Amino acid sequence: MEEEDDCPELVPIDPKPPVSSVGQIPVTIITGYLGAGKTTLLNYILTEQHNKRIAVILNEFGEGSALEKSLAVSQAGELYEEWLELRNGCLCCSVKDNGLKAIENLMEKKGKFDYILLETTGLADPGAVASMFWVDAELGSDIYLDGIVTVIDAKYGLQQLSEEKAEGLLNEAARQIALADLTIINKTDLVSGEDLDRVKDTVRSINGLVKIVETQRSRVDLSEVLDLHSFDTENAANLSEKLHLMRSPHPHLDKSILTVTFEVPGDLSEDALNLFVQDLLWEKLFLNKGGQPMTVIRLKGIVALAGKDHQVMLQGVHELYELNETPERWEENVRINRLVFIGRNLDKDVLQEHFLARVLHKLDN
Ligand SMILES: Nc1nc2c(ncn2[C@@H]2O[C@H](COP(=O)(O)OP(=O)(O)OP(=O)(O)O)[C@@H](O)[C@H]2O)c(=O)[nH]1
Repeated sequence: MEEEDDCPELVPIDPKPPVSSVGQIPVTIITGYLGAGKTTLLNYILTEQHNKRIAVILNEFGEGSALEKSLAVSQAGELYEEWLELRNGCLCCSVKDNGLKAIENLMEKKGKFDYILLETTGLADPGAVASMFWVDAELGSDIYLDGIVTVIDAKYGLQQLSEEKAEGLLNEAARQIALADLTIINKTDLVSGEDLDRVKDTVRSINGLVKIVETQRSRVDLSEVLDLHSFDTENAANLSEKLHLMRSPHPHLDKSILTVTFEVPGDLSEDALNLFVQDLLWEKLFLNKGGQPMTVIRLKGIVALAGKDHQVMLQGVHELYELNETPERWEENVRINRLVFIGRNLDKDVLQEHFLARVLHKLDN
């Protein structure tokens, strides 16, 4: 199965003190199904006034569309085997196979840019790309993952989401939405208000946390796309509020991917939480009532660890996760863990049962 192919080395991570992204270069991953409007979005961002020198990485993953895309981005006609500097100071390059070489190249050019946009092809799994940047940040690099943006075709999005996949394979369009921090529903000029609402409902039911904006020609307010700080512990209060307001989703087309959320009061045992998350993300030990293993694509939470005054943020992408202490202190006597799981074959009751049985800190031991 494809998810197992690129499993990185997995190391449990202790909660770290509040992380700040000051001085680091943000990376925004732009993904979306074929033809949704990703290149149009890149072009738009590159040509808007933003006072940023943006580096663009086109991640072709061995497909043949690089030339076309590069041309679209530069509007100049060159091939970018090397870096190309655009007139407004933006940089462009295309990457083969994976982004690691590109990161090395980028770091050599450090100082020449202050934002990275990485576009993955329509069929790539952005989770693998995202975790690569995450690991890199862990290794003390100067870049950090700012957010995952998924562009959706308002006209064909539902059709793409309902495409049947072979047994065991995820619908890529649904996976891209599951991973996203922001979804841009593009080409709204091509659909009625009713159809647009159906697309929005479906997106929301896959990913109950994601922010949705609607666009034509991918024209989006740049402040909606850039500098989202989606993984920043500074955002803890915001995330906590969002998790609190979330409700269980409605059924949707691709029923296999959905959002599950629950709240549990009390302190958690840190070791038990690590084991729980590892059994869930890595070992895929938890089965739903139909006997299928639950697969989590994105995981977020604000949790109370025993002995810690500060709220701890749990973030999971693909098979990586992190626990980071946030600047937010718990108020006296109101320590409520809030968790959101986005993935396939998820069963809220079963998950919550496992969680309650295993992770709550037992006072008597
Ligand atoms: N009608 C309409 N067409 C759009 C809109 N946005 C983009 N397009 C067109 O849709 C087509 C695909 O747009 P791209 O930006 O190339 O899409 P992409 O996601 O980069 O496509 P791939 O590289 O194939 O994955 C192009 O012909 C665009 O001109 C829109 O809002 N409305």
